[in-house]
Amino acid sequence: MSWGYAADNGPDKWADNFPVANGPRQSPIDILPGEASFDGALKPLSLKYDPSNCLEILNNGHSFQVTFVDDTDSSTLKDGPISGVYRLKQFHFHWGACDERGSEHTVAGTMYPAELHLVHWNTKYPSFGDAASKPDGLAVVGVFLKIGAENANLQKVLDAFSSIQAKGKQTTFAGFDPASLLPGCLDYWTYDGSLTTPPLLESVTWIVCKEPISISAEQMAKFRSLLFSAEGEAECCMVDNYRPPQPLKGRTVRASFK
Ligand SMILES: COc1ccc(C[C@@]2(O)NC(=S)NC2=O)c(OC)c1
Ligand SMILES: [Zn+2]
Repeated sequence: MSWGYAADNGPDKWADNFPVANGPRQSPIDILPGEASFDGALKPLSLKYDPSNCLEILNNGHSFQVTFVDDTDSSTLKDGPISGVYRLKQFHFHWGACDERGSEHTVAGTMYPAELHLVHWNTKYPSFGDAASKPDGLAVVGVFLKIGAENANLQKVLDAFSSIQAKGKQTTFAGFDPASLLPGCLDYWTYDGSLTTPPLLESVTWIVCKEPISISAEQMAKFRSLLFSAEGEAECCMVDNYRPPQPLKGRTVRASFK
């Protein structure tokens, strides 16, 4: 049986097939603002995205993701805690069955209803797949979602859900600007971590934004209309697709702000 988020194949079982699940730099973590070290040497994030790189939206059975053309440096992340140029590959989300849970990172134990991950790979490596196995291979920008005003930018993504309700469905998705999903303030925490699903590779420089973006309760409910299951299978709502916080194991979390 393959991994998932159910009792019999969920996060507590992942170590059976992926022993790195108990490794020294696993994600997500509970971020304790009072214990984060302000680092004045951390630069502001430099995020430059080209909406024409946006390619398609797909339900991969664990989340939905929007993928980007990444054969040039037209959609990139630079500065912040990283050196060199990282290219945007995809973004996806994690969310809960109710508004009280759903994010992967937590802030002093607070869970948000959802969390956005913008995945970038280090262009010192020839490809995303190659970078994904290197300790400095990936940089993921995490953005919390909180219930509030309707998010018109996010609505463009939600409007595509009817075409990708079941696992394996995908459709073209063009001209979307992922920068429209970033909060106004780009203060962040950063630490060395991992992918949050199998293969749980310890290749991610995490950049978690302090400021959440808003989503309405109705929009949040729409996330829960997606399915883990494929067409023809017993329907299983795509909810609670988050890994809980993992041990810090001595890592330092730095803050870009005081
Ligand atoms: C083999 O390469 C992979 C595999 C899975 C993911 C997805 C994920 O596990 N990683 C984060 S971050 N959130 C997730 O759900 C990935 O994203 C960078 C890269
Ligand atoms: Zn993720």
